Amino acid sequence: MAIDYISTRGNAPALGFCDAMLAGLARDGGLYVPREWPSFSADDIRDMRGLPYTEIAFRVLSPFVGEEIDAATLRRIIEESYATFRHEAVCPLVQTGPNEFILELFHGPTLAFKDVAMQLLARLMDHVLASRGERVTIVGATSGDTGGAAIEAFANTERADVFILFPEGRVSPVQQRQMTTSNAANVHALAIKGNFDDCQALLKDMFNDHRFRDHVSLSGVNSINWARVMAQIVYYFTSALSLGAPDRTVSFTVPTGNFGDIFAGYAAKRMGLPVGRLVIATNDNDILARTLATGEYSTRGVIATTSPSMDIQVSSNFERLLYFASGENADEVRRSMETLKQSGSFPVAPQTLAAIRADFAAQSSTMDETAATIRDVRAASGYLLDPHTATGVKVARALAEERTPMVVLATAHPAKFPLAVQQASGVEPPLPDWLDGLMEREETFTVLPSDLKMIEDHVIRHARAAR
Ligand SMILES: Cc1ncc(COP(=O)(O)O)c(C=O)c1O
Ligand SMILES: N[C@@H](CCOP(=O)(O)O)C(=O)O
Repeated sequence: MAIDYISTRGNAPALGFCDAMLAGLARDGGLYVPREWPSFSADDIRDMRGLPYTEIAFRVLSPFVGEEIDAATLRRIIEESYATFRHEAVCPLVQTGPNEFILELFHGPTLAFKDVAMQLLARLMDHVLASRGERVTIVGATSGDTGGAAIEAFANTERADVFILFPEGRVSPVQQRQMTTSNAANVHALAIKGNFDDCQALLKDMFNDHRFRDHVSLSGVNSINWARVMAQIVYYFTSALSLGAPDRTVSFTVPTGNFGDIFAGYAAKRMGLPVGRLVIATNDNDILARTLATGEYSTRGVIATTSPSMDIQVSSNFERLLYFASGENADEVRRSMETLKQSGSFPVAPQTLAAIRADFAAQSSTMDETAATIRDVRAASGYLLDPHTATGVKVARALAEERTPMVVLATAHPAKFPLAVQQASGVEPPLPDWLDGLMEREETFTVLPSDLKMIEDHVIRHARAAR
C-alpha cells in the first residue's frame, strides 16, 4: 500500500510522495510526515548484510516512494547520487575506541553530511519536474552546510532556481565560498543581516505567504522537506548492519541543530532497526539539552560558536518528534508551535516528554570541551575531528554504555573549519584537491536585511518560475 504524507499540524491535505517532496512545508505551516512507518523485520534487515550502500538505500527508500517513481528509475537515481561520493563505501565507519565508531558522512562533493540527502533530492526533484513539465523556485536557509550542498546539487539545473539565505558573517570562510563562487545562472546566494534562526523564520514565512508561494512555485530543500530526512535514514541502517544489526543493538550520538539528522535515526528505529539510545549532542546553543532536562522548550539568543552549523535555537524537526511522541496529536503540536511563535517558549506535555526521554538522551559540549576533544582524539589516535563531530564525541563519551556500540555521526570534514581545528590541534587540514582554488575564486552574493518583503521581491525579480 502506498504511504501518504500528512501534516504535523493536521490542517493540510495529505499528499503522495512526489507532491510532498515538491511542496516542502505543508500549507498549514506544519511538516510532512509519513502516515505510517514502513516496517522491516529482523529477517528483512539480516538480508541486507553485505549489500552495497546503494542497494540498502533502494530497499529502505522504496516503501516511502511507493509506485510514484518506478523501481528502475529509483535505482538509477540512487546509483547516480552516490557515484558522486569519494569513498567506495559512501559512508564508511571508522573505529576510534573499544566500542566507539565514527560514521563519516562527509565524502560527498561539499564535505558535509548534507550531500547524502541533497545529491538524491536534486535528482528526484529533477525527474519529477521533468516528467510534469514544471519548474520551481527553491529557497533555502542555511547555517553553512545545507546552502553549499544545495548549490552544488542544483547548479545549472534547468527546472529550478535556487536562493540560499545565509547569516552574514556567521559561516566559515570555506562554507561561504562554497555558496558564493558558483557561476551558475540559476544560483543566488543571499547574505542576510541576522542569524540562522532569522533565515529559517523568513523561509517559513515565505511558505506561509500563499500568494508568494504560488506565484514563484516555491519549493524547499531544508530538512523541512521530508525527502531530505528520508535519505538520511539509510546510513543508520548501513552502519548498524556493519556492527551486527539486527542481532545487536547500536546507539547513535548526533551533533544536532535543526534535528533532521537525529530524527532520521528515530525513523530508522520506528521502522524496526534495533537502535538503543539516540543521543543529542549540542554546542553552547543547548536548547534541546535544556528541553530534555526541564520539559520547557525555551529559546535564548544564539551564541556564535566554533561549530557554526549548529548555532540554532529554533530546531525545526523537533516538531516532527513532538507529533509522534505526543501520540500523533496534531492539536498539541499546533498549540505548542503557536505558543512558541508568540512567546519564544512552550512547555512539553508530561506524557510527550516521557516518550521523548524513553528514546533520547542529550548533553551539550562547550567550545573549550570541543577543542579539547579535537586535541585529545588527535593525540590518542591520529584522527582529526571537525568541531561538530567533536561535539558529538565529547557527549558520546559522557553518555556511552559499556556494552552497546556507540556510533558518532561525523557530519563535516575538518577542512571546512580549518581555523577552529588548527587552534585546537595545531594541524591545519587541507581542502581535498577537487576544491583547489576555492578560496581564491571571486565571490558573488547580495546582502539583504532580515526583511520578508525585500527578500520576496528579490526572489520574484530573479526567479524564472515567477508567473
Ligand atoms: C556539520 C553539521 N553538523 C551538524 C548539523 C546539525 O544537523 P541537524 O540540523 O540535522 O540537527 C549541521 C546542520 O544541520 C551541520 O551542518
Ligand atoms: N546546519 C544546517 C541548518 C539547516 O539544516 P537543514 O537540515 O534543515 O537543512 C546548515 O548547515 O545549513
